[in-house]
Amino acid sequence: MASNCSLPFVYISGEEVRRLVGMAELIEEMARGLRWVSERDEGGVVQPVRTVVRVDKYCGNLGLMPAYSSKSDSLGAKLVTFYPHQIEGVPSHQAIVIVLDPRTGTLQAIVDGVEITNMRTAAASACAARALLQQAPRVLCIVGSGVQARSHAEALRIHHSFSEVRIWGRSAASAQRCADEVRAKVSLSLPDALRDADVVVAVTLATEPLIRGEWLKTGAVVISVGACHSDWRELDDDVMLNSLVTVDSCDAAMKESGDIIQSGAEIFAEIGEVISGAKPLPSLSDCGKKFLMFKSLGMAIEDVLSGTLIYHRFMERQTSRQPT
Ligand SMILES: NC(=O)C1=CN([C@@H]2O[C@H](COP(=O)(O)OP(=O)(O)OC[C@H]3O[C@@H](n4cnc5c(N)ncnc54)[C@H](O)[C@@H]3O)[C@@H](O)[C@H]2O)C=CC1
Ligand SMILES: O=C(O)C1=NCCCC1
Repeated sequence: MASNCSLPFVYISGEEVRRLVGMAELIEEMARGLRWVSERDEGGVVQPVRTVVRVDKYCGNLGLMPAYSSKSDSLGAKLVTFYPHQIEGVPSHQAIVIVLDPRTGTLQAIVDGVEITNMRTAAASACAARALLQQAPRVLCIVGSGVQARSHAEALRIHHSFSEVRIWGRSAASAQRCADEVRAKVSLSLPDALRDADVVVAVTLATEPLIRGEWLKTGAVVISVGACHSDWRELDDDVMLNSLVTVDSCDAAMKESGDIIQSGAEIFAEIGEVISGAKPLPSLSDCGKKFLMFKSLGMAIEDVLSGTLIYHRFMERQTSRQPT
């Protein structure tokens, strides 16, 4: 059992997470999770809205995210810290995911949660983009140049072949590094980056509106991943009020999304309802909107399904390596 064979549980590092699971399969796992969440009791997901402990002295936050899925028989929790005022060399988001045996409650694994968070968030966004896009997209614009920018560039290319991927970041140097890594172009001005983009991914730590509706193309699909706090904004009211809004969880959105709460935008559906077909998308002209939006807050079930899949893969590999 790796290096910790005396422990009754295993530790799975971020590097191993990457080796054990691919983005494409995680996209399908997230699609199942999003659907189950929106099926309510029938979907068999139990997850309270995240509890956030504020660490005001250091401008930090600790999120507690437990969940159970009866359909995949997965039980566990994520502990995640997010410290928006970044310190050089310290990741703004750090996490662990614990995997428990649902039959006994026994701890089976502690998995690096940073890599899971990066991958599962982008995988959920890719599911949403697939469900919301009405035609093949040409231009992807990623606003932000941190770790989620990188994982989103990977995930969104799995089902769509963009002819152009643009990155905008507050710091031109960091945007350039990110663009080089993900084979994209840097845009130095945000309005230029957004011009004619078919898919816009917002992955910043902004706390004030950054993206304006006037800069977006009619019909754009906006995936908003940042601003996961009732006081924070990433999008202006023009974007919010002119969007057909979908969310990962209505309960979470009404508690945590500053963009939804402060703009008073109405939620059309949970993305799981769109994926399952329970809520078909109306045409934008029929609903009087200009944009389609997915507001992602991040759900515990995404971490627990990912952690469980990774744990099972890890154990299969261990077993196949045992001498017979
Ligand atoms: N919905 C979800 O499931 C999840 C959401 N998130 C959120 O996604 C966002 C991005 O996270 P990471 O990439 O992990 O963070 P990161 O720290 O790696 O990158 C943050 C990026 O935001 C930029 N930024 C910071 N303040 C800004 C401002 N005022 N205006 C414009 N850009 C600004 C930074 O320069 C950097 O490029 C954060 O808001 C984070 O809380 C993170 C994980 C899961
Ligand atoms: O789901 C998560 O994980 C997070 N969501 C919002 C910001 C912190 C991490």
